[in-house]
Amino acid sequence: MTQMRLVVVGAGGRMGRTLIRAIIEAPDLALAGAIEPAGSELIGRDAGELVGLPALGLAVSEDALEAFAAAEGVIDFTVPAASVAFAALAAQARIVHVIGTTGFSQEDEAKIEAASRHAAIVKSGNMSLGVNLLSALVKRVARTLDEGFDIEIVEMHHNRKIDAPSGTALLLGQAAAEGRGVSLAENGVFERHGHTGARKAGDIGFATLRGGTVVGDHNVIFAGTGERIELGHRAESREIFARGALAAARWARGRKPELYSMVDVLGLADF
Ligand SMILES: NC(=O)C1=CN([C@@H]2O[C@H](COP(=O)(O)OP(=O)(O)OC[C@H]3O[C@@H](n4cnc5c(N)ncnc54)[C@H](OP(=O)(O)O)[C@@H]3O)[C@@H](O)[C@H]2O)C=CC1
Ligand SMILES: O=C(O)C1=N[C@H](C(=O)O)C[C@H](O)C1
Repeated sequence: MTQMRLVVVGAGGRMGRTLIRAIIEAPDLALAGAIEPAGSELIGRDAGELVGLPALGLAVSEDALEAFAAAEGVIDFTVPAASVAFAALAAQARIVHVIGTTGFSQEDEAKIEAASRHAAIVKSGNMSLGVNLLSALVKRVARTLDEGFDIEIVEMHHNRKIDAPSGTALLLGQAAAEGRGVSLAENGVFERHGHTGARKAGDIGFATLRGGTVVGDHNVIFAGTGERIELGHRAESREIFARGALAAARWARGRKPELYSMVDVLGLADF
């Protein structure tokens, strides 16, 4: 098979740089574009040199449309407004769109769903194998335990993160709610401050920590009477997310337009 030509949007970001390096190192993939927003000081820089590798002869550009027209897929770890716009462009170009961005509103989600009528989109709040396996475990445990076990989700990330709770925490909360057969929208508790009163049975609580350079820690706690089960994941490097995103692009190549998740990519639906 020919190399899959991929564009990285948000090329200068923490994930963008990790992805560019991973694509350059993958023999079955080729970097077809590296996009940054108009006005970025990175426009015009060589994409290889940007990530500390030899020059590639491919300049960072602001022209996503031109790059998408010459590619089979786009890998997108940016910000919600940009990802929604890229979804429309990727749908126009009929190319695979892998979305790792987090922090979407319901309105954003609806726009991405609409774009998936024209292009295969793989979207997940966490692209790593470990977290997706963890989410399957959380769903299974939540199915077994009743409301006698309180579910709390604790996450910690680096001090540059701009959304809370993390996309992963929400994904794990959704898995817990599905396992228990309830709605996360109705049972999620995202803030506690002051005189909160006692915890309500059935709540699914979230706690957010931010600091330093933590790549991403998640713990799901099932707290019962006299015992506690904790399921957790520690991301030690962003390469695990890049690996998952590139696996998603390969998997989506040639698939029919639809909104897919990493559960589909990893074959975890029947876990
Ligand atoms: N699903 C997963 O597995 C993972 C998801 N994430 C998520 O990915 C996102 C990015 O994370 P991270 O890399 O740490 O963040 P960064 O802030 O380091 O990177 C974001 C990049 O997107 C760029 N960007 C913003 N707007 C546009 C635009 N309109 N066009 C092109 N580029 C744009 C930014 O450019 P500039 O700085 O010039 O504005 C920046 O380079 C977050 O939502 C994060 O939560 C992160 C890791 C794993
Ligand atoms: O912003 C990050 O860094 C991360 N974001 C994702 C999230 O919101 O869960 C995934 C990962 O934990 C790193």
